[in-house]
Amino acid sequence: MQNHAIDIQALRRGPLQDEDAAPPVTSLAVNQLSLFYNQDAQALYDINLEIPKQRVTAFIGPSGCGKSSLLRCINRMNDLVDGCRVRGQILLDGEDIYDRRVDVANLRRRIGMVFQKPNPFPKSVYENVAYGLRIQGINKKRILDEVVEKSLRAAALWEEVKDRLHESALGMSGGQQQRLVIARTIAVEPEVLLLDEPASALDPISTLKIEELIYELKSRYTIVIVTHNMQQAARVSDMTAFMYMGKLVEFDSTDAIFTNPAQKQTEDYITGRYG
Ligand SMILES: Nc1ncnc2c1ncn2[C@@H]1O[C@H](COP(=O)(O)OP(=O)(O)OP(=O)(O)O)[C@@H](O)[C@H]1O
Repeated sequence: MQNHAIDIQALRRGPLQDEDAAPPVTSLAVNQLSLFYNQDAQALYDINLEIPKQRVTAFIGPSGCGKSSLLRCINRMNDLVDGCRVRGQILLDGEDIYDRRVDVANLRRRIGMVFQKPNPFPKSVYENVAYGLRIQGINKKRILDEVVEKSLRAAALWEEVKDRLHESALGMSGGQQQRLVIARTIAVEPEVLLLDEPASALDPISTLKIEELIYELKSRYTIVIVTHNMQQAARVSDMTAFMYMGKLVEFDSTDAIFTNPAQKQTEDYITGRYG
């Protein structure tokens, strides 16, 4: 295909995955998922996709196509919206997350979420990261110290904040706050990280740091990212789902989506013809 808006080879950091890397294992299986915000307003139509473990999957598509709605289904955030109804299934490691017996608080610990606008608590850096453990009744200083340091290191923030752990998180830059929120999310050892436009409120340097962090974190987590930014999807993701008007148009490796899409709608979108 000619005339791409995006030169994927120039954007990618390296091969999609090591030649000898193990084949991907499914983390989340979305089966025939539909979502209704009220009786008539259907936002998602029969979505089917398999999200692999230890890979980054991006949801792309024009505004209003349902990317965030689909992301929010994955940790049942839509349960909090009045009148919202979901039909179909999402399996996490083979278990239906919509099963009546599922403990939703525990599910949201296993499937952490980071939003567009950094939302640290008005507490110290340390207490932000320790928060999820304290909720679980873990208050031993030695354990908390260890988890706080480990999580801040994993979020590539330790060096910047190790001397001000007990200062307010609200005094940090937006990019630092977003990495702190990621540290807070990974402190409780989730299996999946959902990122809803995590860098769209940040400057280019902070955005780059978040993208590098995503790249580092994928060896340990299943990562799903919603992004408006196609270059970002091409840079950070292994798999890309293109959505349009509540439907999944195409789901494939990011290389295939950006260099050889099967659907005309996908091609039109990635070449900038609409959206
Ligand atoms: N809480 C809600 N109540 C009612 N309708 C909603 C709600 N949230 C989203 N919608 C509708 O669902 C559809 C999909 O919205 P959604 O935010 O999931 O799309 P999106 O692709 O993430 O859009 P954007 O890129 O603009 O964030 C839209 O028509 C939107 O108006």
